[in-house]
Amino acid sequence: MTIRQAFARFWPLTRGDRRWYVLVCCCVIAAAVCETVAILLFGNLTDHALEQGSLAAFWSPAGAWLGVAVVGAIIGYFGNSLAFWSGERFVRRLRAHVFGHVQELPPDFFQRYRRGDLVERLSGDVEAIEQLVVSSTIGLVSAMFRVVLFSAAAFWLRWDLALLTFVLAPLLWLTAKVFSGPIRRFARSERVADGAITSVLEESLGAIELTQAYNRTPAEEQRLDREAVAWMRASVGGARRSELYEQVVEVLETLCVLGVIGLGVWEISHGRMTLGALLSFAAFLGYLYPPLRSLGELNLTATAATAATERLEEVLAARAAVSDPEHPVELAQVHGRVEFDRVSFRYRGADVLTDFDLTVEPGEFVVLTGPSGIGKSTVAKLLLRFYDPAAGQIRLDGVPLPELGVHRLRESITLLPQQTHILPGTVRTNLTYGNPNATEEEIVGAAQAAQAHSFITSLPDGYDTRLTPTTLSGGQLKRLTLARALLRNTPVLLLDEPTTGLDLHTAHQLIQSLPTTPTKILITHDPTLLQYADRVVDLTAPLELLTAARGL
Ligand SMILES: Nc1ncnc2c1ncn2[C@@H]1O[C@H](COP(=O)(O)OP(=O)(O)OP(=O)(O)O)[C@@H](O)[C@H]1O
Repeated sequence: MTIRQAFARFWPLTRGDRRWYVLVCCCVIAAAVCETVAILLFGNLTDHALEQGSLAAFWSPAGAWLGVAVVGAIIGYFGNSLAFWSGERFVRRLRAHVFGHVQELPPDFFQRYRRGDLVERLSGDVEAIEQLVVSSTIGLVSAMFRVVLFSAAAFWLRWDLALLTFVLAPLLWLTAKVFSGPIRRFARSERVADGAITSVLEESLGAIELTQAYNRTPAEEQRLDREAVAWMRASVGGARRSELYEQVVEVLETLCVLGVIGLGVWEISHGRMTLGALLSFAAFLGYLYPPLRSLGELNLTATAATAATERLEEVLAARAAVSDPEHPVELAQVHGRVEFDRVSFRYRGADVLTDFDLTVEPGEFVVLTGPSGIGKSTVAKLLLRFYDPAAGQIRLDGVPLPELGVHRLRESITLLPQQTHILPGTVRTNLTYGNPNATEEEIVGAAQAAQAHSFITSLPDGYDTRLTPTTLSGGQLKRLTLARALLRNTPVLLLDEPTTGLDLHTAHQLIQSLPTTPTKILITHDPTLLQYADRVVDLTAPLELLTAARGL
């Protein structure tokens, strides 16, 4: 991706903030004008006060210089603060944009990328793009304006010396071009290595008990070190190239400055130039070269940022598996009739469900069984529309799912996933995650139904106890997540292995105390729980093999 393409891709996100960038540029221009005036006053001071040793000629230009410096400082402070603020606003907006997109992606997207790498894309890469889109744009305007202003002043002072100064511009451009290729490659490797390091840290710390129990800590350290070596190689390689670029530019600048001074000395010796004019000219060079140099550096920064753009673009190119209809069917009340009508589904070419039929009536309790990997959890994911089936139709209360809004659908169905997810916060915030407006009575009711109330009340702060990964046992966490699911109080309940990790007695109590009104689909491997179901659907059976389960 070229700088231009990368810029065009993310520039639209600055909409609404561009007036601030214009204001920043105005400040930058005003500050540059102040600097120019200050340099001219410096020349005036040299010629009239310094050379003639006249204190009387000192006060007025000195006062004007001080005034200009104060105005320049105020404008500089305001402009730089505004530039920083608007840059950070862009980062915030871009991160929200990418995060919002990522949140809509289907589960298999998250299996394709390592979590740490995604985290890095949402943090480091987002900031690198800010550099390209906002900071570099402001930097470019600022550098170009300074170059134009200082060059005009330099030409006005002495056009021939100014011309000599400009020999540097094509040399700088050429140098930046030579260096941009390697710097871009190193930047890309560094971003990838950053992602890998975050991934290793996240994976290792996430499985710390396993690592310690299996004596794998040295192996994990080696794994981190391998990524760290790759990162260091890229980072040092990039820094070396940047440093080399800086030093080459420095030598080129010195060459030009010496040329100008030599010519100036020649002119003074022939009485064609005053010392003040030469000093002013040299001061202009001191001001002119930094923006000239920063034009080259901006090119390198932007080139490095394109590596981040490519990584973010990969994420943004991933498409959500499902979308909302333009005019969703409004269901005033959902009764909970679920139908799978000749549904087929495959994950990347591998068939999981073929012509699957299932109808569950409102309030019915169906158990889904079958060997591991047969597709039970996939049925749950299809019902929540994480994916759409390849063929067939799934309906809720007779309405095909694609005709319902995804939000409305997920408001009507609660999934208790196989994995236990605990969020940072207290027991209460965890319980109310799916129903933030639940009353105290409802919270306690759900906890009681999930056999969680008694252990919650024995915690130091009861429902307000802050949860850490070690506050609760595996079985207690399972009951807490079940209470969270029950508290949503939806017409359809999908419970994926809710009793794993529970003792037999608690497991049976839990299933028996499930609310009667919602439609319940329970996925389980536990044959002793089948007796509570109205029907058992075995996914190994060719079509819909329904067994009258009561009394099994
Ligand atoms: N995101 C995915 N990408 C590719 N294949 C997947 C994905 N999710 C599941 N599968 C595959 O689809 C098949 C069905 O998976 P599913 O999780 O539905 O099985 P299951 O019956 O619920 O298994 P278990 O009882 O072990 O939980 C498995 O072979 C699994 O490897």
